[in-house]
Amino acid sequence: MTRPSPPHGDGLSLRGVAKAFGERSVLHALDLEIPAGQFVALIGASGVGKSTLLRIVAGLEPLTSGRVELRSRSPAPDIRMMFQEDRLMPWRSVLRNVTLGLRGRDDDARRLLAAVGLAGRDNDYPVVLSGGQRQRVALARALIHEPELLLLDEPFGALDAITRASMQLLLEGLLARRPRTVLLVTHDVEEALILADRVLLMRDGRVARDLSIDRERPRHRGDPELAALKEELLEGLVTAQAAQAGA
Ligand SMILES: Nc1ncnc2c1ncn2[C@@H]1O[C@H](COP(=O)(O)OP(=O)(O)OP(=O)(O)O)[C@@H](O)[C@H]1O
Repeated sequence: MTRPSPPHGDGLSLRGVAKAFGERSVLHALDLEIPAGQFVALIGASGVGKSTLLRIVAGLEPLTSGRVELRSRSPAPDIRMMFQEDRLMPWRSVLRNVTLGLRGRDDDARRLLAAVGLAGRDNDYPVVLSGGQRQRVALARALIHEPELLLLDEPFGALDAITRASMQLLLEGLLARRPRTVLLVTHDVEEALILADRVLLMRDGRVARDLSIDRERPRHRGDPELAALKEELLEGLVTAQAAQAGA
């Protein structure tokens, strides 16, 4: 399965992005070009600044210096973020969580709920859903806005391995039909290699490795080339984690 062209979504450009929390400098003059439609995975030791970077791109965190630019064809580009926790509103039904802030989009919401495997669950409340089902609702809630840029912060991190694999398949299928620019933070190197066009390893507040993953989709976990890349990235992560711990 290859992605259809031309790519959808918007390109993202980061120039000299730096961020400090008080005395603690987290990101150091980070430069990054992400072309429209590219799926980028961000990995790195705990505390290296992955979530901070995503929050900066989302406009949730101010920069200390530098520039973030979304090169958009739309006058009001939409950026959506998805987190490890679903952040659903427990007092709203599944359908009303997806249509939050929108009017007259019930049919679109139902179509999306069907696409994420939740047909017929519109009137259920989040409390009766499993963790994986709740993340499916969260994904539908993000996608209904047709975001130019999708920011995913460990979205499947709290799920068991089987549910996580099925969510990865689901995301891959949805993006094959409608490609978008995606920035995914993950601790799961395999997830990065299965999903992304490009994997960035962050270290010391910068991008230390920038790997293009030129493998056909769907990808297979047993692919020896991916297994070799996994080894290489895990080694890089362990070194980075040790450096981070000593920082
Ligand atoms: N609001 C804040 N105030 C002060 N320090 C912060 C704040 N947010 C993050 N930090 C610090 O910035 C650094 C990077 O945090 P961030 O959450 O971006 O790391 P991360 O790479 O996403 O980590 P993890 O993989 O553990 O989620 C950490 O040292 C963290 O303590």
